[in-house]
Amino acid sequence: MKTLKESFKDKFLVGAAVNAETIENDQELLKKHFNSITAENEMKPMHMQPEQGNFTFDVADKMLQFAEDNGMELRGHTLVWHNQMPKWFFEDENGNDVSRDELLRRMKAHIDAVVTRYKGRIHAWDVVNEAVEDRGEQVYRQSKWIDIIGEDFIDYAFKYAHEADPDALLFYNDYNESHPNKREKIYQLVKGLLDRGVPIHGVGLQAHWNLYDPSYENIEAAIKRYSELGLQLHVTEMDVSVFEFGDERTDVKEPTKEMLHLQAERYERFFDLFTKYQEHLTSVTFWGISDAYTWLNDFPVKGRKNWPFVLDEKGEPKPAYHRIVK
Ligand SMILES: Oc1ccccc1CN[C@@H]1C=C[C@@H](O)[C@H](O)[C@H]1O
Repeated sequence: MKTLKESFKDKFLVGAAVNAETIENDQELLKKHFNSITAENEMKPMHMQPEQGNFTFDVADKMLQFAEDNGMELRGHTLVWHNQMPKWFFEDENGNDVSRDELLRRMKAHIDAVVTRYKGRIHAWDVVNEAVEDRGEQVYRQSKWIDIIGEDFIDYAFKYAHEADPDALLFYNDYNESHPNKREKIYQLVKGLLDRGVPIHGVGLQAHWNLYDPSYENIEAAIKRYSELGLQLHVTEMDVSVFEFGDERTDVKEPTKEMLHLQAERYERFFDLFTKYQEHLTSVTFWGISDAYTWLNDFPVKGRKNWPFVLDEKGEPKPAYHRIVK
């Protein structure tokens, strides 16, 4: 039976999110199925620079070394985000907001240190994550970044990353990317960056999907819309939850046959779409390796298990695997 990376080797990279535990314990499974990895948390600002000037690169170094030793790419995730930021980043010594110039200086110092360290080795970065507001007509999500710097914090993040590594592919990354309203706002944001000559090379579609949403039509419309920008597309954080968003039930202790069947149907259609648009879509990363661990075990319902991948808790193929590996 073909492995995941073998099945798509002439189409797009197949990646998995890893963490400090799985990079140690799941090496055989990673080497078998994947040719790209992403740090689930360990390359976010909170983990890379927990205190000002104190950079902790050891886990990221280990992940990159594993990737290089095994012929894998590593996607850098992420440089500028409103979440998992260390508190000090936005505050002066009195706990007040720093100035625009000081926050730009701190943003540049962080990006310079991190991107320069891995220059020529990390070929794609999620430079800015989730800057678009989900609801209504407002384009930009409220955050300390936009409050203190303004909407052009995004422009600066990409410019600083490009200066640090001119050869790295720079991505804007977001979720709910296939919902028509948010799709249009992401499109406008990225088009604006391009129109201003900001160095951006790709759009990351997180693809945190489920058995019921988004529709195939909306996914295809999003892939087509983003493709109009002439940029690379990466699916960056794929998982297919067995629960609809907002379903807070806690009685399901293992996936039902119906769930697994529907999940297999959905995965087959998703990968058929990815294959159809492979000239634009160059990488598909799962936000984990197997059902043994997923961030969805605690989100959005604390303590509830989920089974979102094509490999089961033992790392063995699920019905969905057999529908995408042909
Ligand atoms: O699906 C969502 C729903 C609400 C908020 C954020 C997200 C997705 N947000 C992602 C998920 C997990 C984190 O590890 C990633 O870094 C982040 O990009």
